[in-house]
Amino acid sequence: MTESQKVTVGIVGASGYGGVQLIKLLSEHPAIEIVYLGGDSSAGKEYADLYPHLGHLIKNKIEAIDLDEIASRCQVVFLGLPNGLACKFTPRLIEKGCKVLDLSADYRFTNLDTYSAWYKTERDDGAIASNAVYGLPELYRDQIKNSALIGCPGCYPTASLLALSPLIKQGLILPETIIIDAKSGTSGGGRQGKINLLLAEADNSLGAYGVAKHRHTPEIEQICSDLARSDVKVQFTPHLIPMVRGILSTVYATLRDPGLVTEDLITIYSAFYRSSPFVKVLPSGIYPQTKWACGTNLGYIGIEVDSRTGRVIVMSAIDNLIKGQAGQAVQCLNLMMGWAEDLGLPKLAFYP
Ligand SMILES: NC(=O)C1=CN([C@@H]2O[C@H](COP(=O)(O)OP(=O)(O)OC[C@H]3O[C@@H](n4cnc5c(N)ncnc54)[C@H](OP(=O)(O)O)[C@@H]3O)[C@@H](O)[C@H]2O)C=CC1
Ligand SMILES: CC(=O)N[C@@H](CCC(=O)OP(=O)(O)O)C(=O)O
Repeated sequence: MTESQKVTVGIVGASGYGGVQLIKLLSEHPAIEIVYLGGDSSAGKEYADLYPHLGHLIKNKIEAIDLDEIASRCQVVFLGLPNGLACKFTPRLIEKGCKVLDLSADYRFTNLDTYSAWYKTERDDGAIASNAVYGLPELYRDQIKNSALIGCPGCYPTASLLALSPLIKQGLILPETIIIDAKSGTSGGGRQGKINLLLAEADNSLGAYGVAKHRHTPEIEQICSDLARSDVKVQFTPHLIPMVRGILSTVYATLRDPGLVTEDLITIYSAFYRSSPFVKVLPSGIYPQTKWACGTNLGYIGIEVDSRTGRVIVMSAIDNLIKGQAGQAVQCLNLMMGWAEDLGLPKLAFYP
């Protein structure tokens, strides 16, 4: 592909963890040229001023946000911003003909009252939001292909929904028994400093937060309800774990048929994810580790049935910054552009 045939891409929020991960992925993507980087407090800086080791990848300076200027230069715009900003920027970008992939929660919800209740943000872009597609390719591949606006899933929902979807879609569990216990590395909280993410706070410790009120709960419930075709509530408890990257989500639910065994479910999951290049269903007795996923766009799934309790336990490991954020957004873009779903996306872990 010649330079002039490449798709021009802008990244708003280029200094953040999502932004830097997008730059790393898109710099290696054969069909893309990064033509714009945007930010707020970093505007005016060279990328190498922020990340000296990445100066060789990208020569663009970070610019202040000017939506018309972005639209004039970019066919595709990724927004990696705090919640509540994309819904202000996106309408103009869509109106000007850009495709938009938003990493925040702004375009994940079909019911904006639910969004406003959990995110404490009022908005007036309902007409645009109603055209957004939830960017989990394993569930909504065909809709993503035909959309110009993607609300990319949160990191915990990605891990948890990969674990839950086959069970719910095929009616194998009692939905009211779903419990999700998830653990995230500190990069999940972004780069814009919060006290609980400091090394001195997070290291040598493990604790839950957002118990019974984390904002990923309604997001997970929305997709579970869509799959079940009925209202589903889940019990979701996130934990902060002293590592940089990775999420492990362990899901528990009671099976409708207590006669099902682990091998049955492995067969069902393998069939469900047969056409999904990034989901790896593990053999019986093998449970995923975040280390296997880190640096990749892969999600590893391990399954065990406890015939004593009648429950199934599904473990799902992803890299929160790749499959849980930037990589998934690139996966969606590949689908939107009609490219191979895995174009330019890493499958080899950092470690060992
Ligand atoms: N971290 C993760 O694992 C995941 C995060 N997400 C979501 O992705 C989004 C980005 O997260 P993350 O990359 O971690 O965030 P960071 O905190 O690392 O970065 C936030 C970015 O937003 C920019 N920004 C903030 N305010 C403005 C503004 N008014 N105008 C322009 N730019 C602004 C900052 O720019 P500057 O430095 O120039 O001020 C910075 O580049 C969030 O909505 C997050 O919830 C989703 C899935 C996973
Ligand atoms: C460890 C940590 O702090 N993680 C973040 C999740 C980040 C994310 O995916 O948030 P959005 O839904 O806003 O995109 C949190 O729990 O708030």
